[in-house]
Amino acid sequence: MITFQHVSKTFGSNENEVKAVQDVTLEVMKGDIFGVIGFSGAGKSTLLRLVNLLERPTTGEILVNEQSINTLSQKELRKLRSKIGMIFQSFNLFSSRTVYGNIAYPLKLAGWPKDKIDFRVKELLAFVGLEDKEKKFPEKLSGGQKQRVGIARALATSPDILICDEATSALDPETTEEILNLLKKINNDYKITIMLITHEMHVIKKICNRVAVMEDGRVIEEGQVFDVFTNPVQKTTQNFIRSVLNDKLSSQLYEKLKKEQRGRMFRIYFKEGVSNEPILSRTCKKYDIDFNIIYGNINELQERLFGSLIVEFIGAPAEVENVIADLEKIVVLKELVNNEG
Ligand SMILES: Nc1ncnc2c1ncn2[C@@H]1O[C@H](COP(=O)(O)OP(=O)(O)OP(=O)(O)O)[C@@H](O)[C@H]1O
Repeated sequence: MITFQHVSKTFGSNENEVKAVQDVTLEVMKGDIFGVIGFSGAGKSTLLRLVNLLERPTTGEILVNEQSINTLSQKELRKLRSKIGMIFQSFNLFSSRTVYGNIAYPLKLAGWPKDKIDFRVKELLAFVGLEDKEKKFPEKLSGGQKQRVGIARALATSPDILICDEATSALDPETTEEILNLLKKINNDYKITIMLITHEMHVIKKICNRVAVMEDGRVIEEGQVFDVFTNPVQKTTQNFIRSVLNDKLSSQLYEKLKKEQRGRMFRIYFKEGVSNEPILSRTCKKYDIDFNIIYGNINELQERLFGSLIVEFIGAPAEVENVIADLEKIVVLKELVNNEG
């Protein structure tokens, strides 16, 4: 649906040169909610703005619906943009237009007759839950309501693709949840492909099915959200994931546990399928070993379970070795020798 082939974008030249996007090859598939995550300056906005040619690539090719967009005429570009809705962190509403006027704007531009505009605007107001706000001006709305107007406006011309530039970064946690639910509904009900950028792993965890991690203009890791969460390779990805899984012990608790330790401590990683089997009790019983669950963190991601437990095994050393050898055949486990694991 959206294909980036070796795409780079460089701003400025010589000593002022900034390589905002470097050799990115990615494919966003139809029906995806594709999240791009990275720290500030990683190149996310630039990558997103390349999709509707708000920025032009320096090198490489971008295809939307299998059509290269690099060489579109002005007319073709207008048509492309009407099929790609965009929402912004700062909402970008017209302050001099009412809610109705903001949503009607792209339809007016597209030359729709008044009665059809009226029908469509009312339909969208109902979809985003703002029927009672049509005559209000943006300054009278909360952040969440402004973003709903932004979303309704972006959907007005029935796009195939919605691109979202940090759509929830300016919102409080509760409103963020509402807007993320709305994006999920748009993807589900209207079958609109969504590409979003964010610096919050929570957003990826909550609604995306695929994710790319960006650093210094490059995509450093990419894949299905479940796979990336359960097996992150890059340090930056691991840190982003830690930020939402909260699976690390505080150093105070770790030191306390170390002092009280009676056996060997392991972190055991569970994945779907394994997490609902009584493997721990079964294996420990087999070798007459005691176990003590010290810390647990099992998460739900796209209706699948995964997570880790910190467990202490107490008993004869040789039997503990047997327990570990048996468990290693089923799950991944790492001995906790410091508080990094
Ligand atoms: N129009 C521009 N002219 C010059 N440099 C730019 C321009 N736009 C972006 N950059 C630079 O490109 C790099 C990537 O910026 P970009 O905004 O794409 O990153 P980002 O990951 O979206 O960060 P943020 O979350 O802070 O917006 C940064 O170093 C930025 O300063």
